[in-house]
Amino acid sequence: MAGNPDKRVVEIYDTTLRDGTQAAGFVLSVDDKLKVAQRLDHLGVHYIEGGWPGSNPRDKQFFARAGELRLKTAKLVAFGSTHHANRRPENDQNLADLLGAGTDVVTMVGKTWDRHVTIQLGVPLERNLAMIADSVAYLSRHHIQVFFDAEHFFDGLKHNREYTLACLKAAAEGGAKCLVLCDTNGGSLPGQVAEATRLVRQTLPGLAVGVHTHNDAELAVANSLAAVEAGASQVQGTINGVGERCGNANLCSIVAALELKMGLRALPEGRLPLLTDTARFVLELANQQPRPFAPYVGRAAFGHKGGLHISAVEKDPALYEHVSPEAVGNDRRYLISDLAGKAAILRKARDMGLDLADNDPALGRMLEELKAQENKGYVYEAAEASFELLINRVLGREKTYFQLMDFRVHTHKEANNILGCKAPGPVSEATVMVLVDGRVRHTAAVGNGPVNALDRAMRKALLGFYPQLAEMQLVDYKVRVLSSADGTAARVRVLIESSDGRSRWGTVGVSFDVLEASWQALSESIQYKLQQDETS
Ligand SMILES: CC(=O)SCCNC(=O)CCNC(=O)[C@H](O)C(C)(C)COP(=O)(O)OP(=O)(O)OC[C@H]1O[C@@H](n2cnc3c(N)ncnc32)[C@H](O)[C@@H]1OP(=O)(O)O
Ligand SMILES: CC(=O)C(=O)O
Repeated sequence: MAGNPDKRVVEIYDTTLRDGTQAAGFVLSVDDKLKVAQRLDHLGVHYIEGGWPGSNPRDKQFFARAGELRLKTAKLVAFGSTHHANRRPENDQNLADLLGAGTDVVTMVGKTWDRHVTIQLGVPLERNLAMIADSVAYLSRHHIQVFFDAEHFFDGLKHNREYTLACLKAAAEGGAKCLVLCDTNGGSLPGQVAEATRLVRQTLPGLAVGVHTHNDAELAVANSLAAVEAGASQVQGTINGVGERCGNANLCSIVAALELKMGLRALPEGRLPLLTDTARFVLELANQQPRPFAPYVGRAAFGHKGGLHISAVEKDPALYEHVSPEAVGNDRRYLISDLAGKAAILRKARDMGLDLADNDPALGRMLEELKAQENKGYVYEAAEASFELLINRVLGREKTYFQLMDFRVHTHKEANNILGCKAPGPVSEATVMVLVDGRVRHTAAVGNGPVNALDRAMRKALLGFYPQLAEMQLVDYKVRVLSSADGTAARVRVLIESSDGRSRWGTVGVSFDVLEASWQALSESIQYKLQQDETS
């Protein structure tokens, strides 16, 4: 790897494709796995654990197709367990499948907690030691580099220290090249992990030590970093921390901490800014919701909302950011709300291209209007387009593209199966009357529900004047009841997101009537689009 040769290198071992797929709801096809492997290689991890070839046809196919990858940085690894207690290495199908995977590196998991040997394997402790040594030796004889995943290492050490260390020695005697200490149940604490890592380094000097932690006590990242501080040279984990139960150690946080806080080298020079894109790519491929609050790579990780924070970050980002968003490929965002102050408004206005002085009196009026609107239930955090329109209103720069004269919406549903007749589902119809340039347009449309009907009737009315509205789509629509104690008389907030294929924007409406709230958000969305097209 390029870069400063003096920096200590920590090997990054990614198991998203194996332990990651042990997470609830995280499923990847063979094609998905190949795509993720490609991205991981591009990010620059050292090892990619592709799966357990002895487990299922999908993982076997992945290794069969791995040649398509042409990896530039990473080495592909196959994963499996020690041979079955009733067999020998030569006639164990799992070991045969590991050889069949054709990788230069194999990670072999073996029991190192006596309780597991007795209860789960149901064999004498000595037999497990032989299974470990013989399995590792068998693969090593086939010129495979073997990493030994010492399952339940930290729990084993607590209960029967001699035996757990004997398991590591058996792996070392078999020829293992790295002893990976696993916090399989995820319950260890950083101090315990550090102490145990030091113990292994003293007991088996000269052998590389790795760490593989789970997040059941929310400590997987801290435990991994503690092991590195105590001398571990390999960290296993997954992108976004997906994995069995509460997940694995999150490599996104680990890689960033190693590089930005510990002065160590985890990725090739210049690759750290690929982190955010990689994290989002993996979630998207697995059809998972992104976690906004994920450290380093989440959308909120560098999103500032408090007025005092925004004011300070404008002067010096380090005042409220522990690292710079650019370092990990993320963006800084300012969220507009009733917690904002003048600095936040000024920043937003300048982003809109407005030339306002720091002490412009309009800033106070904008802030007052913002706080009054939020008090009525409007939120501008996810409705930045509505906030831009608010700024324009306060400055008297608002342009009227159309005026509503009237809208009516009705939904019609007939009873089903009366006298054997099958009635159609509910049908919604909207009529809209708008005034544009002194001309009245009166249109009607049916829709998939009343809001859709209203949206369609409105566009139909306006398209003749503004053909560019044809490229605009409503991409998200959310309704929230604001005062549930009032039952059906409660006020509602509608947030909509629109897109024209080039950009996305959010608008908001609030009313006791869901259609009126929807109208406000829809009309602001159209207003914003027309204004943007005119000024760009
Ligand atoms: C800590 C970890 O995350 S390790 C990885 C865990 N991942 C997975 O389990 C996913 C992939 N697993 C699988 O596809 C299947 O479980 C297989 C193919 C590995 C095994 O399937 P099966 O043979 O049907 O067994 P099953 O799933 O019930 O597992 C229990 C068997 O594995 C044996 N076993 C468990 N751990 C080990 C080990 N480290 N070494 C040898 N044998 C082991 C048990 O003794 C038991 O054998 P028995 O059925 O003869 O009593
Ligand atoms: C090997 C592994 O996945 C574990 O011990 O958690």
